[in-house]
Parts: sequence; C-alpha cells; structure tokens
Amino acid sequence: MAQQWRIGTYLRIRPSRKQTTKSYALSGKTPSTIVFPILPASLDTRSSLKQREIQEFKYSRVFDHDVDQECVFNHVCIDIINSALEGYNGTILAYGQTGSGKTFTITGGESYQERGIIPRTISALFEAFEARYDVNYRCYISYLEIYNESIYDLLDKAHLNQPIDQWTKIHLQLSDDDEDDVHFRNLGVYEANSEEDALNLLFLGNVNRVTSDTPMNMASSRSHSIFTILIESRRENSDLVLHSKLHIVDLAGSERVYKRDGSERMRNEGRCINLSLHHLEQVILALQQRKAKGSKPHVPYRNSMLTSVLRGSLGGNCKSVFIGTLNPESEYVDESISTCRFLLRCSEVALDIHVNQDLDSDSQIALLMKENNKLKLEKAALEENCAHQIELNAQLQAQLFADKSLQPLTEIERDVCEKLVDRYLTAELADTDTLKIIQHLGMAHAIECLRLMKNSLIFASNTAAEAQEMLQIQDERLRDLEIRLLEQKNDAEKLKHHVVQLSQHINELETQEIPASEDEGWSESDAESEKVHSAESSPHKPHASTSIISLAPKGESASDSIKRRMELLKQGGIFIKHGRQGKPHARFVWCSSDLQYLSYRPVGSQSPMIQIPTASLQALVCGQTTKVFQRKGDPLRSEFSFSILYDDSKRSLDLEVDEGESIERNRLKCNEWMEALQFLIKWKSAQRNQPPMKK
Ligand SMILES: Nc1ncnc2c1ncn2[C@@H]1O[C@H](COP(=O)(O)OP(=O)(O)OP(=O)(O)O)[C@@H](O)[C@H]1O
Repeated sequence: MAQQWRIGTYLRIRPSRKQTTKSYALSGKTPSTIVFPILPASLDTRSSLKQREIQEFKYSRVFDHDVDQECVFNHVCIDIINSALEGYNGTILAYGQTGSGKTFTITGGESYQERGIIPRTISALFEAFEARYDVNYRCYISYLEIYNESIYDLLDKAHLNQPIDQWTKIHLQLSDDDEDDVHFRNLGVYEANSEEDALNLLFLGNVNRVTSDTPMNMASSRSHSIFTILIESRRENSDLVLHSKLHIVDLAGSERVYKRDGSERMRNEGRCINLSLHHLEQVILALQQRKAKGSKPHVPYRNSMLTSVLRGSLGGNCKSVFIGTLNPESEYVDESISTCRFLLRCSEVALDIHVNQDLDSDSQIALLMKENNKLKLEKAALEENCAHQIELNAQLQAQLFADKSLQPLTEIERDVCEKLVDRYLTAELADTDTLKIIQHLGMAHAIECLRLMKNSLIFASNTAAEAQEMLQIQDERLRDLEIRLLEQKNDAEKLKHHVVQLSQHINELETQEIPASEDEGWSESDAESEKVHSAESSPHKPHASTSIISLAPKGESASDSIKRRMELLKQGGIFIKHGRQGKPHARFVWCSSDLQYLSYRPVGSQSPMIQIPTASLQALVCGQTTKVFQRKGDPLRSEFSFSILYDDSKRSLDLEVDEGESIERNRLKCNEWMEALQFLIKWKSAQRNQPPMKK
C-alpha cells in the first residue's frame, strides 16, 4: 500500500577555516532552524548580493559545525537504511556550495572517526544482514559519476590508468511514464558478499572519481557521484522477495570557479555543474507545484543527465533525504541562503512510496505456468469460437452470393464476363487479379464466367479432335505418295535399264557389218541409193516400202541419222487416225523409250490406248491404200497419209498428217515419220532374222 513521504531535509555547517564572523545563528535545543541576520556593512564584501532582511529556514535538523559524522549518520540515515532493509527505495543526497563538506559528509575524512555516510551505511547494512538470521540478503553495488553531462562507471577497473575522455560512456534508458524506470545499459553491478567487498568497491570508485584543485577546495569533486546499493531479501519459507535501491549521492558543488579560473577545462566543468544544478532546481520547483496544485505538470527531468538519473529519487517511489552543506563564513552568505532556499523547496516535495516486492523466481515460474495454462485454455476456447464464426461467416457469404446469383445478368454484365474470360484465357490478366475481380462482381458473374469457360473448353477440345483427324488423313496421303514414289523409282530404274540395253543394241548395230542384200538390213549405201531413187521418182506416187525422200542433213553420220529418227518416234506426234469404225480421230502416236512399243492415245490423255509391239511391225505403205483408208479417206490427203502393217500384215495403223494448211509442213512431217518408221521396221526385221546372241 502506497504511503506519502516528504523529502527529509537536513542542514550541516562545516567548521570554519578562518577566524571570521559567522553568517548564521541556530535556534532550538536540537536545532532545526537557521537564521541569517542582516550583516553590518563592514562585512558586506560582495555588496549587492547580500541579503537586506533576516532570513530564517526550518528543517528536520540543523547540524552545527561541531557535530560529528556519527551523529549526522544516526539522525539522517538510520531510518532510510532500515526502510531499505524492508524493501523501500531510499536516497541520501548532499547538496551545497563547493568546499562546504558534501564529500566529507558522504564519503568521509581521513580518520576512521571521520568515516562518511557510505562506509557507515555499508557497515550498518552488513550488521543488519548478520543480525536478521531469518532473512536471506543479497547485496549488489554500482557506482557511477556524471561528468560533463556523460555517465561513467567508476567501478570499471579498465579506467584506473586512463584519462576520462577514453572511458566508456554508460547509456541511459528511460521510459516516458514511469519515473522509477531508469536503466543503465552497460553499467557494472557487482555483488558484495561482505562489508570488505563493498568497501573495496567504494575505494575503487573514489580513486577513479574526477577531482581538481579549485580555489575553494584542494580536492574538489568535478562530477556528481551516485553510489547505489541494491538489496534483495527473502524471509525463510516465504515466496516473497523484497528489492530495494539505496542511492547515496554526492553532488558537485555550485560555484563561481569557472568565472575566476582561466583553464578552459575547468570553466567547462563549472558550466556543466552549474547548469545541471539549475535543472535540478527546476525539477524540484515543478514537483513542488505538483504537490501544491494537486495537478500533474510536466517535470523537466530530461533537461540534464543529473535529473534524468535521479528522477526516481526526486519524484518516484523513494524515501529521499537531502543534506544541505554550508560554509559558515559570512562572505558565502549568499550561497548559503541559496542552498537553504533550495532545501526548503525540496522539503515541500511529497513522494508516494511503497515496498518493492515480488514472488521468487520459482513461484513466479509456477504462477506464470498457471497463467500460461489458463491462457492456453482461453486461446483454445477463442479458436473454437473463431472457427464457429468463420463457419457462420461462410454460410452468410454463401447466402449473400446465392441472393446475388438469383438476379439474371444484363446484356452489359454478360459482355463484361465475356471480356474478363477472354483476357484471362489470353493471359492478359493474372490468376489472382481475375479472382479478385470475380469476387468483387459477385456470384452471378462468377457463374457466367464459368459457363463461358466451359464453352471455350468444349470448342477447344472439338477443334483439337478435328485437327487430329486431319492429321491422320494427311498421314495416309503421305503414305500413298511414298508408295507411289517408290513405284516410280522402280519404273525409273527399269527404264534406265532398258535405255542401257537399247544403247548397247544401237552400238552393236553400228558395229555390225552392212548386209549384202536389201532385205537383210539397213546401210548408209541404202540411204544414199534411197535418196537418189526418191529424187528420180515422183514424190506424189504412193510407194510401198522405200519410196520416200531422205531428210538427213548433209554430212550426218549413219549413227546420228538413226538416233535422230528414233528420237522423233519417241517424242511422238499428233495424227488423224482412221479406224474400221467411226469417224477418224486425232491421236497422239509415239514409240516407247526402249522402242519396244508403238502406242497411241487420245490427245490430252496420259495412258496409252493401244500398244503395238514393234517386233510385230511388217511394212509401211504410203498413201491411203488400205481398206481402212478407203472407208472414210480423202484422196486429196493421200499424199500425207500412210499405213503401218503389223501382225503378219493382218492389221494396220492408218495415220493422216494434219499440220494445217501448209502443204510443205504436212509433207515434211509425213516424210520424217515414214523415214523413221521404215528404219524401225527394217531394224526390227533384222533383229528377227538375227541368230540369238550368246550370253
Ligand atoms: N564537518 C567537517 N569537519 C571537518 N572537516 C570538514 C568538514 N566538512 C568539510 N571539511 C573539509 O573541508 C574540505 C572541503 O570539503 P569537501 O571536499 O567535503 O567539500 P565539497 O563540498 O565536497 O566540495 P566540492 O564540491 O568542491 O567537492 C575538505 O578538506 C574536508 O575535509
């Protein structure tokens, strides 16, 4: 339960260094009031600063110059120490002009009797730890100083032989709303198991502390120091652990040194000290107003490092006592009055205090586990509830969509769906974007989109089936073409073989001896005699067998002449073919490339109509003399007609040249063909009469 605590204020006057008139008077048996009378003008060494009226201040107790350390300690500290042992935070702070005895009061003088508050507190605590055998105590110590607005660890042994500018700075962490929540991130905290341990730590810190010679003090503290004792206690068979912090603070003294001294470093130190003390006054003023008005005005703790560090002691959960120290000499009366005024303001600050107690760690763990189990159960219940809510939500949404889907879509809405599906299928829209849009549009649109997708799928699968079918047909065609190509290749091979054979025959013929009689074969002399004979006889008279004009170019060899004639036969030509029945028809007549067949076919057709083996050809007859010609023949065309007799002359192929009006062209063609055919017939007849060749 919280109690109120007014900051305790004490005044201590140090012994005078010189035989001067003292500036004050005390009243009461155990004095608690100090009075500053009006000083005579002769003592007014610093004129304007001197008070022009009587000043009187009342405190818990005023210790005159002859009061020893033990008395001060007993009056000021015992209650705070006992409270710390019971779990209350406490602060003992010395404030005053430089050289007024702060360090003497807090740390002590040179002799054992002059021991200050810190060593006496340590002794008292360890005595109490010993005496209270039913309570387990643990004690931890830290010691810091604030120098030029930076915090340093006085217990860091690494600092012993180093200048302060190479020391590691301590980082301070403050919470905005809790005045007691002050943490030092890298400050060393050491456990002291005995009075000796604790005194050694104090000694180490004092060695490290920054002091300088000043005109007022040969070993003036240039920093604010805070010696902190953390006490942890637990009564036997109890789950409760008490924690308390006891701060013992030695402030640097307010002064005018920096105005007098030429050293830059000291001026800077003085400026920082005075500024931080000024902010301390501002904080006390704000706290005083807070009490007076009952309101909660802003307290400017953060304006200086000193007030930031001490804010728990000034406005938090702490039993704080302040000792103001005075120089007794009249020349310092202004500083003394100033100290008294500050102390008076402090006495009006009230703090809410309470015991700091916690469960021990085992009990805390047990408690936390219990809490944890409870939270787990709550979580499971919440999850169940959440699942139920999700289900409900899903049902509601389904209902909502169902309602939406009942409304038929308009033409424009269907158009929107069509475009959306198009864009989705052409990958213009990402999956997630499409889903978002559909979600936004509602269930009716979603159904329409699904329908459109289904249609697209059916169309795509039909198209694929058709394409498959077409592929199969193409495959079959390809296979047919391959078969035909193979056949044609075989035909080509056969033809090639025949050509080779024919060429061999021709070569053989060319190398054969010329037959003696006309009936036995064909010769160049035959050709020559034919030319002469033809020239002598009438060109118009129908003539059996050889009565034609040779059209061989002059100087042409016999073999060239034969080749040319055979080529003519192979190339073929169009004739009017007369038959035993029907009208004469135009027919294409030609010899096969191996000269084995004489064929004809209708003009424009590819396949032969009739094939006559050339081995069966008997004779060639000029003009229209056969029975076939007599049936539908034209005597005027007789000159351009001829008949090929075959099958032992029982049959004939009756052809009429039809090269238009030109007599010359008709005659030329007729003669060329007759000459070629005559040679073919003679050659075939020679082959027939030849004995078979030995292989
Ligand atoms: N009550 C006292 N009895 C005997 N000597 C004292 C007393 N108070 C102070 N002194 C002596 O006065 C000198 C200055 O005192 P001290 O260093 O404690 O002053 P201070 O207020 O801490 O000064 P600063 O602010 O400069 O550190 C020291 O030599 C100290 O021993």
